Amino acid sequence: MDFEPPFQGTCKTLLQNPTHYHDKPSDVDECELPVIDLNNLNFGHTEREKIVSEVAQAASQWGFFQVVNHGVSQEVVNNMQYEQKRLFRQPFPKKVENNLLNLSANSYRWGNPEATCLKQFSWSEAFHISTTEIPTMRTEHKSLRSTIEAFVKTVSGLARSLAEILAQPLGIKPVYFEENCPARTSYLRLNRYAPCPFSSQVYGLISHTDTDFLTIVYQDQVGGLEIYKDGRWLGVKPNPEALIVNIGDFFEALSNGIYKSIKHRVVTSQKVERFSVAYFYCPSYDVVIKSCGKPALYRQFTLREYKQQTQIDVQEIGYRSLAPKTKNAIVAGGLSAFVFGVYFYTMRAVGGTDELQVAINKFEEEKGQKEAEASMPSKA
Ligand SMILES: O=C(O)CCC(=O)C(=O)O
Ligand SMILES: [Fe+2]
Repeated sequence: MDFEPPFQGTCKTLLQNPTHYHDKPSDVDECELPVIDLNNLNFGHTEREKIVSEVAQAASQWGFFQVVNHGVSQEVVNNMQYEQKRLFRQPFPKKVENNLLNLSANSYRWGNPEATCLKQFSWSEAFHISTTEIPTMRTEHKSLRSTIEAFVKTVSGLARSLAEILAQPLGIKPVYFEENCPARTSYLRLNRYAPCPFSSQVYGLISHTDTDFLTIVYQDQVGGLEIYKDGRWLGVKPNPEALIVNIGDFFEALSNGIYKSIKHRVVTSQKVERFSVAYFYCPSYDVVIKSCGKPALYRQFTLREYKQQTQIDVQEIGYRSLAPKTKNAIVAGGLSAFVFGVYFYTMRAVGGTDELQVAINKFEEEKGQKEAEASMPSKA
């Protein structure tokens, strides 16, 4: 099929070398992410506070959650799926030429041709579309552009509302996002995961965290997204009515580690192709991200510095690290968890010393995991 990128060739070369063989663990348990109903968001103070509490709790315990009654209509989502499918059916040589949609260089990506072993290879293709590029996108089918416009219009509003909700328990002013995340800095990624004959050995998308404040994903009903929680991988059960939200690295740093930017990946299927759309809510390049708690667990940084550091880290240490932590990381983690525990205590009458101890244990465990899993390179 001339629309398929040359995945096979690349993978066969990697498979021929036994030292590059990577045994992918099979059969993970499925989980249902916390589902948060946004319907009552504008129905008064008490209703809103309940949603704030649910969102903050999911962001700190899971780093991932689902939202329903999110305001993105089923029609927009269906159109998006239809147009996306059509776009990826364009011949591969046309997709690699960036003038198919008149996007900037490197907007269309597939696999990672530089991979030296299977665990670095992603059996998928994607279009990265900066929101600034949408008005000038060339498309013979105007419906693709108008569909993307409609999707971004509602999803960007949703991203901002969620960021403001997440900011509230941290004491961060809601205008923070209006001031630091102008519409032009976010982007959309259209993903396609092709059926993969080596599905037991190759991921659709290798393990990574997202470089943004938060990501909103619409996935089709095929499944394949997995998240790393409490030391194991869990499959995310698709929910046709929900959008998936995950915390990115910048919210983890801004929240001083309270919200978790957790690793996730996509597994491949032998027979079925899968589509997803991800909206990445990002700050401007030079906004300084400072942890809101004291002592700060993360040194301050900008997106520009973060991207530069990422490249250096991947070259030098083989993986991406979220800004180095201070020496007092564990104590500070406990303190932040305590402050947050108090918030939940007042909001939901839970918390206390057990919760604090659990939070500290979890923090220590995750710190250990991050260090132990230092060998997995991540995509930016
Ligand atoms: O396809 C998915 O479900 C997740 C995509 C993702 O993690 C990403 O694009 O960063
Ligand atoms: Fe991601």
